[in-house]
Amino acid sequence: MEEEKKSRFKRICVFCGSSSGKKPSYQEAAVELGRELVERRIDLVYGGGSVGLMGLVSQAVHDGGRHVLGVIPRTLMPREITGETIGEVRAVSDMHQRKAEMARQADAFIALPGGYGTLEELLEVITWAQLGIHRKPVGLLNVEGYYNSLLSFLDKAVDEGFISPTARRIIVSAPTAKQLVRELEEHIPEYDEITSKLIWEEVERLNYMPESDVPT
Ligand SMILES: CC(C)=CCNc1ncnc2c1ncn2[C@@H]1O[C@H](COP(=O)(O)O)[C@@H](O)[C@H]1O
Repeated sequence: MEEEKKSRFKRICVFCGSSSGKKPSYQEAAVELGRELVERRIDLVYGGGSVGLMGLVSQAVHDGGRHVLGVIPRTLMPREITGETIGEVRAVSDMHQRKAEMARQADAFIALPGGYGTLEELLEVITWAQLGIHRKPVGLLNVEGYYNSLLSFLDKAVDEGFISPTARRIIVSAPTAKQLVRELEEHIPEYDEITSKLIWEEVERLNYMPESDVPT
């Protein structure tokens, strides 16, 4: 039997498609990520529900015996919208609260393939990292190059002077769940001097705590 791996993360937030995508590799990657979290004894926080890749990753973590926390706005709660929920479900009043709560609960973030919702969630936690609101690693699971064009765009934004090289390095990307989680475990976030001096009072207003007890 393979020795159980330890992790510096207690709980990871996964952003992913509410659709399953056309290629089986997207669905396989969601299940593989769920199993990797289980192997490392990491719990899951996600957007709740069982539609698309959200359902596959949450089911895999739940089946492996780890805790699953779904954070879902009340409006999306009816079963015909979101599907059957598993694990612990936390109802919140709106999409903003959902993102703040998911971020508060997690020690790191991973985005699987997805659409507008996934991109929005991913870009928000990257923006928050850039502004020093949190110091939690952000990973992109680039399944079969799904995110290549996004990564090229970000490189262009660096070349054109809109994203700093330091901020570009906020995203850790890898083609498999195993590689990605390993890289996130080893990742040491960088900060520029200005952001580390900012005090985010509105962070508290949003009930979002920047501090994590994860050792870096
Ligand atoms: C009305 C409707 C289309 C509902 C589909 N059912 C959904 N149930 C729960 N969360 C969702 C749903 N659709 C989008 N989301 C949110 O948007 C993200 C995925 O959006 P997308 O499929 O990448 O763009 C998820 O992480 C989740 O936070």
